[in-house]
Amino acid sequence: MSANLRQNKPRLLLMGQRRSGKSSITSVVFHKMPPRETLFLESTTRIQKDSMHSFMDFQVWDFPGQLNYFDPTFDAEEIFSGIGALVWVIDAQDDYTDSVTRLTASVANLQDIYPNINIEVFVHKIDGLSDEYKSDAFQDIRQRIEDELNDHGYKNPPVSYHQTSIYDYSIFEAFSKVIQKLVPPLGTLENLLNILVNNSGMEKAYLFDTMSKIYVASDTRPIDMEVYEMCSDYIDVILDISELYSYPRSESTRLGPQMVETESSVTIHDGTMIYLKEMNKYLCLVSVIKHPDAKDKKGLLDYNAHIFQDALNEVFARGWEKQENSEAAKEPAEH
Ligand SMILES: Nc1nc2c(ncn2[C@@H]2O[C@H](COP(=O)(O)OP(=O)(O)OP(=O)(O)O)[C@@H](O)[C@H]2O)c(=O)[nH]1
Repeated sequence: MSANLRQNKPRLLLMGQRRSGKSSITSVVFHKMPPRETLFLESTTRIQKDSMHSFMDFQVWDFPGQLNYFDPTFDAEEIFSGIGALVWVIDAQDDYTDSVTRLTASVANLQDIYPNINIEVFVHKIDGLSDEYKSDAFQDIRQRIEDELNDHGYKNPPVSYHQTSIYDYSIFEAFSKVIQKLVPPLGTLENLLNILVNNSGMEKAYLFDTMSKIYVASDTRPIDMEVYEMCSDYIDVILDISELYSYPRSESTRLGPQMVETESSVTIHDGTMIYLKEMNKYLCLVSVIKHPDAKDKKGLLDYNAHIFQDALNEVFARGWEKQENSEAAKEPAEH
């Protein structure tokens, strides 16, 4: 097996019928393409592989819609072994019968050989549908997939469903959920965020991957889309300003003396405060505080965010230390 295909990075495979929206999803989420420009994307003819370098390195493979990867001419082992998740994109504005049939056949094949693969179904392009039709289509697709899998004899296969569109936040929200299943210390991060929100009077706190705006973790309170959108928009504002005035970032923030990191807050018309603090080169904490006295408690917020930052860096430090140790092991020690 080719060495460069076997890199130790979780892989996300994007599959589905032609024109279902796979390339548009990767372009919008990972390459910041404005959604309208996807109208000019050409059909994919070869597997497109993107490597994402962030708090966690991973690869996204975009597959041409027309091919059947379980055909013996393809090396299924090469494609499916070691993947993090299979994302199946279904165009909800089109006839989805064939897509559902292909998906269930693929799930059935995978369940036999790689039973632990997460399968994530994106019921996509929901922007063009009325609210009523949207939920009917979603339920119908879900029911059909479950029925067909039951007929194949698969009880409770690991399939999750998301409603998505590149024209709103839903695609980022769905990708966040997919990535979170691949983040090893997710439970620890959620606990740390719970402690932070409880001690700081926050409504909700998110740990975002700054460049992609995928959130890596949030506290365990229910998600309010309005709050999520505010946080996500605020990152755009900060990124735009940083592009003009920022300085190069080091790989990670070390324990000990603080680096000078981006930190910003804004209070909007109804007194709600949005607070952002850079945690390291890749991650930022964004939270919303709906309390009239929030701006008077800024010192407390800063202090608690620093404590959270230290804890976060300890969680991730193991990975960085391991990397440094292995590099140090290659160099002779000096005395
Ligand atoms: N309305 C709407 N259109 C979308 C959405 N996502 C993608 N599209 C459109 O769908 C069309 C096909 O998108 P592609 O990303 O090229 O589809 P693909 O699945 O990569 O297609 P192949 O490369 O042929 O497999 C484009 O015109 C996109 O603008 C969405 O969320 N809503």
